[in-house]
Amino acid sequence: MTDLFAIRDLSVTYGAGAPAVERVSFTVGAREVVALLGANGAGKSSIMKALAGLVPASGELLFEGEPVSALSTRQRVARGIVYVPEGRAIVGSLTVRENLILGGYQVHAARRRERMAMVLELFPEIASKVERAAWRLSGGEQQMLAIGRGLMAGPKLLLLDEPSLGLAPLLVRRVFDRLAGIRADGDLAIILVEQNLQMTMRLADGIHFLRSGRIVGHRHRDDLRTGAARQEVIDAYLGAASHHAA
Ligand SMILES: Nc1ncnc2c1ncn2[C@@H]1O[C@H](COP(=O)(O)OP(=O)(O)OP(=O)(O)O)[C@@H](O)[C@H]1O
Repeated sequence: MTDLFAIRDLSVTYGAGAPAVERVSFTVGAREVVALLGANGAGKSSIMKALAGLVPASGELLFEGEPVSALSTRQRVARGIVYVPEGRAIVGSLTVRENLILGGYQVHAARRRERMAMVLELFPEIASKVERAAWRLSGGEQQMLAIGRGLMAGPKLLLLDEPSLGLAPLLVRRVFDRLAGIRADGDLAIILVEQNLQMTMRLADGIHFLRSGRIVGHRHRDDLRTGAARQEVIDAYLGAASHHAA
């Protein structure tokens, strides 16, 4: 698999304290789904924000073979690196349609219309509510809107930060079914931070385990078939015994 994104020695330090992310390296292939798993505070969101250009970071980031660390968030979006933040960050007072338009603000109007049609086809739950204020959507619909807004930019890589957060199990399943659909159809890679283990294991090709800002292990999807391997994942998830996965 060719590398779409190569992340080398990524570090994030807030203020004078210990680094929140320390020399993290991994790659994402075209159409690959890579998950980051670790306990609270392990540095998952900091990695995502650093990749999106939202927090200062050191290290080398090569996207389609070209360095992007010096680019602004906006320039990275234009290259195809699009972040869907934890907590959705949709604009509640704007309508569904207006939120989607915001996501495609860098895109030519004709392209934007095409993408809007694609997003609404993908998420029929919100298609029937395009003129409704976003705050009036259910949690699952808001998450679909957040993902849809990300897709409006025409990403090559979607950085998805906890899409299941605050959702009832049925809605989580629906959101992940849609993600699986996007994955099957499109030319899109995903870096996924997710607390829902079952869904992560369904969608991800590979999982990196994080602990105190470092990658301490990696598993490929095919390695997750045995009960023992799944137990390692669960241990890493709980922040315990992650050395098994190293
Ligand atoms: N803006 C910030 N300023 C200072 N420290 C921060 C900031 N954001 C995160 N941190 C610290 O960096 C470390 C990693 O946090 P981060 O949010 O990346 O972890 P996480 O794995 O995403 O956690 P969670 O699962 O709880 O969202 C933590 O110690 C956190 O307190």
